[in-house]
Amino acid sequence: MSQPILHISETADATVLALADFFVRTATESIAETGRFSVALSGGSSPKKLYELLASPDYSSRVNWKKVDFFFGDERYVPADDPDSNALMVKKALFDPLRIPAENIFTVDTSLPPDEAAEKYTEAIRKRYQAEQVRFDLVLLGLGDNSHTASLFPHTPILHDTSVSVKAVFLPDQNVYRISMTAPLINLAYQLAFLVYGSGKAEAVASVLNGTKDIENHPAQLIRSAEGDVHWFLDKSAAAQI
Ligand SMILES: O=C(O)[C@H](O)[C@@H](O)[C@H](O)[C@H](O)COP(=O)(O)O
Repeated sequence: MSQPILHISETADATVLALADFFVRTATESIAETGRFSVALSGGSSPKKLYELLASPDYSSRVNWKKVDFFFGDERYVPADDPDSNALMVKKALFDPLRIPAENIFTVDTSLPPDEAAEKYTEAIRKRYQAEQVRFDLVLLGLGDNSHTASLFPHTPILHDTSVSVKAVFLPDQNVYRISMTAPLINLAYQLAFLVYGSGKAEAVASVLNGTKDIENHPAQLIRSAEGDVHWFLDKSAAAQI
């Protein structure tokens, strides 16, 4: 099992730049090798800067975007036009500016009931790659201050789900559903990259990377690559306790 690879930068912007370079390198290598690049994007607020940077003139010409398939590691169970939608955030920050063709964007259909939305998304992933055990070239991940990643939240049944799939996750304290890839599906990826910055995440980073094994309270400990590497792109504030 590989050790996490830490990329610690002075500032959040420098961390985003480092991950953007890593993204371009990984995409270019994958497209050269297989003709495609499959990436599962993370949501929330941290990666917005990354997506905007990738869509900027400095980066947009460095990837053959027509060869990229975009998926989502998780999605909020909200309408597609809801401000909380991860897909809407990425549409505005990345897909629209780069004019990514709709056929290369795979979003969760949140107009369906939660379990059906998860099932249909699992099917869409398997159909795209004609495989049950799909190995993404890259999965991008964030980290909540409660050590969740994707929608693998503390004390939720999905933490013990051994299927390589996408599942609906009910969050009782927020009374909302999320749709999330399971840890086994995330872990099949060739490359995994966390983007975490800000002092508010320092405790969670330390618990996940150096704390005692406790997946119920620190679900991001579940993330370990089967064969690839787990990269942590951190700023100094988020890395302050490691
Ligand atoms: O849908 C989501 O919100 C994300 O997938 C989630 O796992 C996120 O990465 C963390 O909650 C960190 O979110 P911030 O970057 O907003 O702190």
